Amino acid sequence: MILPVVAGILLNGRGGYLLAQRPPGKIMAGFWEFPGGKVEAGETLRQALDRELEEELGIRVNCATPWMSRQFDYPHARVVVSFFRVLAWSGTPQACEFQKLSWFDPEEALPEGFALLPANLPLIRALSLPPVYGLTRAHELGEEPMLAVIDDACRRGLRLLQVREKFWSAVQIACFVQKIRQRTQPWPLRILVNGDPELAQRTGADGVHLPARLLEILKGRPDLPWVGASCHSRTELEQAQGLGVDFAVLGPVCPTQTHPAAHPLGWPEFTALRHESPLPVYALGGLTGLALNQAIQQGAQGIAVMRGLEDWAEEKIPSHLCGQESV
Ligand SMILES: Nc1nc2c([nH]c(=O)n2[C@H]2C[C@H](O)[C@@H](COP(=O)(O)OP(=O)(O)OP(=O)(O)O)O2)c(=O)[nH]1
Repeated sequence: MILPVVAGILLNGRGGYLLAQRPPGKIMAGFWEFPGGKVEAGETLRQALDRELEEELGIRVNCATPWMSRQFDYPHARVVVSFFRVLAWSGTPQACEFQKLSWFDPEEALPEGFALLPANLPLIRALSLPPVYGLTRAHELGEEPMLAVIDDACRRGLRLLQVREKFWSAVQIACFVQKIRQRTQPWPLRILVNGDPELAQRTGADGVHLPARLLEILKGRPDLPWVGASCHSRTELEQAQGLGVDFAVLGPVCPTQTHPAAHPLGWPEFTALRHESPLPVYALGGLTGLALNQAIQQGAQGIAVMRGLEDWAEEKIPSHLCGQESV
């Protein structure tokens, strides 16, 4: 039997997330978790979330979006935990069940030996992934105009970039990565290079973005700090998961100039596939900043944008996405 559980990740306006320590007397007492608990008979996941967060924290959830779900076998039970990002709530979180509460910064590793419930470990890494993943097209725009677009996007909050210059040599890409680093020095931008892991390593990037064709060829996770993967189907999402990548990009969701012949998935298919995968999934294909809200509502990590990067602006990100401690 699988035990359905919901858990809420409260995100505050400063980018922090809340963890609670399971109190004495509960199974796995002392372990830290996201506030939540078992879904009761007849409840929807969202009803269960609202009830659990009211019981445990004394807050009313005003805005929550589904995120990932993970199945995990504990000695006491097989659970499937549906995680929600809680973006707005009423009241101040309190320890209503004598649990310890603490806010953490997603950019900082948890302390050595920190006892987090094991099903939750991949989520901590996913929490440091931003809502927008930019893709370059310097081969079309030219290097200098592309650098200007990246610079501008960084000013408006871009923190993750894929250098997708498929016809360039390793030397050219390495040079471009270096120029991006110089130009975006004030911001903590992570740069992934599209291609094979060896190429990414040679360019000094922070990671590799694997094209779909490599997913069935590779035997294990490339040895780089960050690994993303392009997926277009359930099979590719499963292959990406098998390799242990950090996140997937799934698309095209809408018609796109980059792949005019590709059949778009549409939002319903995107949502169904994303729901089955335990990975953080970005929506890709014909999207602009305006689609970000919709993507987040569908449980996506965010959106991946190429042409949309030029017109993407932070003011288009709905404010609750950054989290709010509401009244
Ligand atoms: N609440 C919560 N449970 C989690 C998380 N991750 C995870 O693997 N779990 C597991 C641990 C437990 O086996 C199960 C939740 O059961 P629970 O005992 O906390 O449920 P509950 O709050 O309804 O507790 P109770 O009233 O039945 O004692 O889900 C998480 O982040 N939050």
